[in-house]
Amino acid sequence: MSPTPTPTAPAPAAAKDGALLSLRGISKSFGAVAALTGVDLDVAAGEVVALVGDNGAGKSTLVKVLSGVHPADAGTVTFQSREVAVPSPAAAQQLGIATVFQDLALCENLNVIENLFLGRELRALRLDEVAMEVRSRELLRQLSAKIPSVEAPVAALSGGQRQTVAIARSLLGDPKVIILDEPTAALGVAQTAEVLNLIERLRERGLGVIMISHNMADVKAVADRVAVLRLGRNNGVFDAETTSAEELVAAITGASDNVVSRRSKRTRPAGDEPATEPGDESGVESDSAPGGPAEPIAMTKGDGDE
Ligand SMILES: Nc1ncnc2c1ncn2[C@@H]1O[C@H](COP(=O)(O)OP(=O)(O)OP(=O)(O)O)[C@@H](O)[C@H]1O
Repeated sequence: MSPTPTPTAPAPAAAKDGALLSLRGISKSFGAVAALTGVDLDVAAGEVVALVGDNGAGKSTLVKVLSGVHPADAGTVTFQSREVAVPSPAAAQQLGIATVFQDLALCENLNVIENLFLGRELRALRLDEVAMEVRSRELLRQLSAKIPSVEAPVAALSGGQRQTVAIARSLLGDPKVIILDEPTAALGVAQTAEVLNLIERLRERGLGVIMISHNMADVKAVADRVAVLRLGRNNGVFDAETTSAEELVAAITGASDNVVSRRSKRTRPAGDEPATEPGDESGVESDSAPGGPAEPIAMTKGDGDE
């Protein structure tokens, strides 16, 4: 049974009809740690979905399942209305799911064109250099990318420009879905704006974008919907425009479901204990402190409704 929403928690937004990519019931454990438990996620074409959650919530694991790095223990992935398997990174690429990890995997000493086509020129047994340059300029222009010179070594580029090159490179495989792992982490204000602008361009191109972020301002600026993970489970999907940053933080930290989860603990039948969850062992979660949870300060809606 899904938890009763508290008065402060906004109503979960419905998934868009005709999702390009749908995950249902994805679970993944590492030994005794349940990194993901029954996670659902949808992204539509031309939609930016932010994936947020505290450290250890399971964001990276979910992205790795989607990008073929980790096999899921359970659950289904439906892509373009077809249930698919994603057994390897190559399979993800072939399907049209591209991932730009935080480690952008760029070669510092190579220039922008060379980085864009890295690997591809070998497969194609040397693409025409002129064609590569033309394609690079065209792609970067379409993305309104502010790269001073395609002949500049990547070592000379700013963090935002590097992110742009990494994203542009993933687009050469013509993906339908692109996953960005904290694309604005460690960027300054202007560079962040550049990357957020680039994400807008991806949406305009009709891509489904999944963006992991810890920055609520960035999430609010660019996302259509925000999927919250907490302790490896879904903790709501919210409309980015109408949900405040405070409400999102409350869903991330569990503050918005404290009343419900605390009451659930009191009313949970004996023996019906939850499995070990990520974060439980670390003691970082405020409502799982030793000595048991504090009593709720106020219980309004839902108080006594069971
Ligand atoms: N390869 C692994 N082996 C064992 N445990 C793992 C592995 N990868 C992740 N975990 C555990 O799974 C849980 C979820 O981790 P994950 O990295 O997916 O969280 P996250 O939301 O991406 O966190 P962060 O924001 O810190 O990157 C954590 O408890 C983590 O320790």
